[in-house]
Formats: sequence, C-alpha cells, structure tokens
Amino acid sequence: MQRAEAARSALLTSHPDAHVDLLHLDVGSAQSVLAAAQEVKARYNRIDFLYLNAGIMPNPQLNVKAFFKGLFSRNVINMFATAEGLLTQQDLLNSDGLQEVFATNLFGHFLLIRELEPLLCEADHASRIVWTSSSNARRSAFSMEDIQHRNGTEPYSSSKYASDMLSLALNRDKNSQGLFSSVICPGLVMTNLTYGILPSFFWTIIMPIMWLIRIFTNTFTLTPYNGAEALHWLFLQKPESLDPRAKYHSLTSGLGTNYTQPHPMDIDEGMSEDLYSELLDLEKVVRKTLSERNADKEANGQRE
Ligand SMILES: NC(=O)C1=CN([C@@H]2O[C@H](COP(=O)(O)OP(=O)(O)OC[C@H]3O[C@@H](n4cnc5c(N)ncnc54)[C@H](OP(=O)(O)O)[C@@H]3O)[C@@H](O)[C@H]2O)C=CC1
Ligand SMILES: CC(C)=CCC[C@@H](C)[C@H]1CC[C@H]2C3=C(CC[C@]12C)[C@@]1(C)CCC(=O)C[C@@H]1CC3
Repeated sequence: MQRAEAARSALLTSHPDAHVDLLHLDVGSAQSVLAAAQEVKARYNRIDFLYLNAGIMPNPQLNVKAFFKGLFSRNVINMFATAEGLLTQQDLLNSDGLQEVFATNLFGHFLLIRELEPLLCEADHASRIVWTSSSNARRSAFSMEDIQHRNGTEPYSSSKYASDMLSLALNRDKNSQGLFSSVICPGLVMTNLTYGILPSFFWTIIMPIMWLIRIFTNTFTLTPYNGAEALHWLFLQKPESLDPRAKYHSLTSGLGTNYTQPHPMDIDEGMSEDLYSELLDLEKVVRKTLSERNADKEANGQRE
C-alpha cells in the first residue's frame, strides 16, 4: 500500500479538497476481489465510474526476426501500432487454478463487476465502466474453446480481445439498468509493462526514433499522461452518446497534441454473449471452490 499512499498524497497536494480512499485489491485472486467488493459495498452506496486498468504481460518474448522482417514490409505501420506477430508470453496458473493473465486482465474484473452490480445497476442513475484494453487485442488470438488461453502463446492479446467482447455484452445486458461500459486503448506508453519487454535504458536511447515513428503512427503516446487522454475524454462524455462497438484510442500527433479517436472493434454480438455465459459458468465454479476451501480452513481451524 506504500505506493498507493504516495499517489494519494500527490493527489491531495494538487487537489486539496478531494477525498481519496484506499483499498487493497488483487484482481488476480478471487478471494481478494470478493473481500474488496465487500469493503466497497460497506463504504459506498453508489459507483459513478469504475476504471478497470489493472493488467499484466508476464514473461514477454519479442520476436526479433519478425520485427526486422516487418520493418521492411508494407505492414510496418500496423506492426508498430498493434505489435501483431511480435510478442508472445509465458503464462502460469494462479492460486485459483486459473491462467494468470486471463484471471488478472479479465476474470478478476468480471467478478468485481458481478459483486458490485447492486452499486452499478441503479435504473435512475448512470454508472460507467471503462476498460483499459489494447491495440494488441486480436480475434485470432482468442478461442471460445479455450477462453483462458491455456494452449496458446498470446494470452495478453487473447485477454484484451475478451475484454472488448465483455464490454459489448455488458452494454447489451445492462444499459437498461443504467450501466454503460466502454473500452479504451492508451497507445504505446513507457511503463513497467513496456520495461518488461525491453530494458528502460534501451527505450531511453531509442526515444528520438520513437518520436519520429509517432509522425507516422499517432499510437506512440509514450507518456502515461498522453496515454490517459481517452480515459479523461470518456469521463466528459454522456454515456448514451458513446458507441458500444468502438474502442476509444488515446493518440498523440507528431507535434505532441493529444486527442481521442473511436475505432470500430472486430467483435460480434453472438460471440460476446457466448463469452458472457462462459464467464458466468466459470464464476459459479470459482465461488464453489472458494467456499469449499474456506469451509475446510474453518474446520481445520476448529480442530486445532
Ligand atoms: N504500457 C502500454 O504500452 C500499454 C498498456 N496497456 C494496458 O494499460 C494497463 C496499465 O498498464 P501499464 O500502466 O502499462 O503497466 P504497469 O505494469 O506499469 O502497471 C500495471 C498496473 O496494473 C496493476 N496490477 C497488476 N496486476 C494487478 C493485480 N493482480 N491486482 C491489482 N492490480 C494489479 C498494477 O498495480 P501495482 O502497481 O500495485 O502492482 C499497476 O497499477 C494494463 O491493462 C495494460 O494492459 C494497454 C496498451 C498499451
Ligand atoms: C524502434 C522501436 C520503437 C522498437 C520497439 C519494437 C517493439 C518492442 C515495440 C513495437 C510495437 C510495440 C507495442 C507494444 C510493446 C512494444 C512494441 C512491440 C505493446 C504490445 C505493449 C502493450 C500493448 O498493450 C500494446 C502495445 C502495441 C505496440
């Protein structure tokens, strides 16, 4: 919680009248999500905005050969914008027996939304969910037969594509109850995530090249401030005016101007509804396993 305390102090310095509460939440653990949701429900009776930003890309491997091949192809701009064909990851199982990337980037958020539905679905009041997705989300990385991406090498791309579909399904099912969901892409931003792909000193050295590339692809936002453009822009919009099938991209022009642009997502209603019901089924399994585990713990505790 130390970094959270520091962020809170920084926020209160720039906005002294603000009220900033902290809460511990590991979206990669079902137990932690349920406990945090309980705490939220005890503290508040309404949620206006829920930003689902947490995400991981563990053990990323950059395909250097594909990078140089792409550099001299007609697909070069798309390669820099989406990293298509450039990245794979090695995923592990988490303590709930789920694939870690799926659990952190998608399922934990899904469970949180489910738990917070009473605060999010109030017909007389609009609540907003905003997912941080990615330009790396790709239909071909996702399979309905393997929603956790147990058998592939692109769990990150798969999980982000799944979040795009889940957002569409949530809009379809919950708009009538006052809940609106949107998806953003922050562009390529220098953060701990990108420092896991290449070391930070390397990114610093190639920064002039990245400013140059930005002239051709405005997706190189590079700083967290620029990357947050679409998050802020969405905050200012009326939910009814937003397109549930669009991903809102933070973009930065060659001259450094930030703006937000919607791009249609490559998703369809049927598949997104199927994913939604798969997630509901998985939720039942995870809840059952958790309550059995907790009952075992209690029984063992009483015996000792
Ligand atoms: N950087 C980029 O170029 C891009 C990033 N994104 C997305 O942006 C989002 C933010 O990533 P970014 O800032 O780049 O990466 P960082 O690794 O710098 O930050 C990741 C954030 O997610 C949080 N997080 C990770 N795992 C968990 C967990 N189990 N429970 C709770 N919080 C968790 C981290 O919290 P803590 O610090 O407490 O660990 C941290 O705030 C992610 O969803 C990522 O996929 C999308 C497109 C491009
Ligand atoms: C000269 C130069 C800029 C080299 C860097 C090559 C690659 C390491 C990057 C090119 C496109 C980047 C990219 C991402 C990571 C780094 C690159 C592959 C992301 C996958 C990071 C996380 C995302 O969600 C989307 C990004 C798309 C672009």
